[in-house]
Amino acid sequence: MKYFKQFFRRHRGRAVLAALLLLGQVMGTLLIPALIADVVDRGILRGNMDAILRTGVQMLVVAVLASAVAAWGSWVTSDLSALFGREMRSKLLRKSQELSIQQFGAVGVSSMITRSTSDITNLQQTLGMMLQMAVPAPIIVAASTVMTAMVSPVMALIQVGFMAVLLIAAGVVLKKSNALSRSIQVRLDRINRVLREAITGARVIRAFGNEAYEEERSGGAYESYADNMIRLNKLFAVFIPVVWLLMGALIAVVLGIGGALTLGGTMEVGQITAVTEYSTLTMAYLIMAASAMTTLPKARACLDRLQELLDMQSAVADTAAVPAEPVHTAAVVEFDHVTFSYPGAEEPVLRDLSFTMYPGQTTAVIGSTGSGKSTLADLLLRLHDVGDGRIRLGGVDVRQLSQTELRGAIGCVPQKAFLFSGTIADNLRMGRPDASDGELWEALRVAQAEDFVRRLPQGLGAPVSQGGANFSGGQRQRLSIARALVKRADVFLFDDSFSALDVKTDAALRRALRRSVTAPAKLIIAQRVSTILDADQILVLDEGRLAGAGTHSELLEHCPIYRAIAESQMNRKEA
Ligand SMILES: Nc1ncnc2c1ncn2[C@@H]1O[C@H](COP(=O)(O)OP(=O)(O)OP(=O)(O)O)[C@@H](O)[C@H]1O
Repeated sequence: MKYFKQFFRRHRGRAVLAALLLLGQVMGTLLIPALIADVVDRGILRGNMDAILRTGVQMLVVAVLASAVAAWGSWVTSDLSALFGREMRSKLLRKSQELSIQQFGAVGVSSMITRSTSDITNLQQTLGMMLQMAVPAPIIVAASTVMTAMVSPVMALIQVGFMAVLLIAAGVVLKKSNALSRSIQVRLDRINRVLREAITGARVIRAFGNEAYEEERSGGAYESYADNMIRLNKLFAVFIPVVWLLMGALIAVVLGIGGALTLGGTMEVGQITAVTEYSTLTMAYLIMAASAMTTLPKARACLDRLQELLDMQSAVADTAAVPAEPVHTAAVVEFDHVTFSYPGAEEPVLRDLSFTMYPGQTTAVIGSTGSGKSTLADLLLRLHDVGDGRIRLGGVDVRQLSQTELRGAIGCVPQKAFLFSGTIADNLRMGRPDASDGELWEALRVAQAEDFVRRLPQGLGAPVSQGGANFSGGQRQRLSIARALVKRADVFLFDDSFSALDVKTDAALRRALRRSVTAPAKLIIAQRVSTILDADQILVLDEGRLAGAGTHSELLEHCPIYRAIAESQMNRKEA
């Protein structure tokens, strides 16, 4: 609930206005039955035309004012609930950027999407319904009961009796629907997950002829969601007619007893009309409140899921401590006896790893698959924190730098080249929004992407579809390299970024990099020896340990693992 409290505290002015408008609407609603009683008893029954006209005009004014206030109130409450949705979505997006990669993975992309869409939409709708339907209900019910009691205490008691039955029935339904609502949101997560996989993996599914299995899997997810929804709807299918039955019965009782009291001379006809109106109002508002309340269990489940995410403390947080004194060094990056294990893993992925990178130098990392190369890159970006040892950037422990400062100094080309929907220029300017067109073309030239971008009719303005799906794997990689180069960085990190390039383009790109990117340090993670032949130092990783370090020729001579990798690639070429 704290997010609701914080929201209303922040938007106190609008909340007070909404409350005042609701009060105005309630007062208007309550005045009408009293005026009806007046027009019947003093006007119609006594044949007093003046009274009929006067009260009629009063009724018209009250009705018009109450409707105008109700419309304004509706607008303010809808605005408030839309604002709540927008703020929650921004909070969630910010949190998803703060969480460590592992925490993000634990929540899951599908659940993240359900939370930002369906969960927040549910909360938004519930907030709107509660403000418009549930909040006025207690005032209307209390005032109607008091007004009825003033006319006839017996009638008021009957009303209270019916209300009690309605509230008990609503309580039972709410309790039962609580658990169901929770499980419905979890099932929605599952549908999202299955659908996402079926859509993003459509090519693989078709290639393996797996359509039938996927259909069965998604069918299962839909069925289990539908089962729970049907059970929930059955509950309301019983509840709603019960409510109407109670309403009808109350009016019948009011008319019956009211008729008897009128015949006995203790009640006037107009008063029966007023009591009937108050009873109808009471029950109608209780029904509206109950239907708003029926959305509460689902909203509660949604709120819990959002709160769970928003309250998560990022495993990689900026430190509040005073930055430690930097070590004076010419090195750009230093790995100092770094050891790292993934949570729950028995063995460290990287052990006692030390190396230094200097400005203008190229450091390459090679090793078998799973040897820890990408983990090393993630540690430099501080996507995880080291277990033992330390990593320094410009002599400062990366944990003492803000994440923005740290990542601002690194131009990164991730293993999976991902582009965002928009234009080529939008993508290239991600790291430096003020880069000129000339600088974008220069980055494209170094990344060997200039030719194909120039051939596109819209050039830098050419559209990029989601994930960069309208470009080939090699084109995506080159655009993602250009995107990193546009950024002014102290270190460039290429995580297996040349693998989709043919050998000729790979060589041309490295030549251009050597010539044009001279000051920053470069860290190249590679699979192919040919990619790293001319690196200033090559690190050979073997099961997370440094098995060798040196230039290509030094390693060929002294490092059996490197020699084996080089020979296996040479043999493959000759074969
Ligand atoms: N998020 C994770 N949680 C747990 N273990 C992980 C995680 N990411 C990687 N690993 C494990 O850490 C080890 C090293 O993975 P890493 O991705 O760093 O290897 P790599 O050398 O880059 O491999 P490749 O060349 O195939 O990309 C692997 O055994 C992998 O299973």
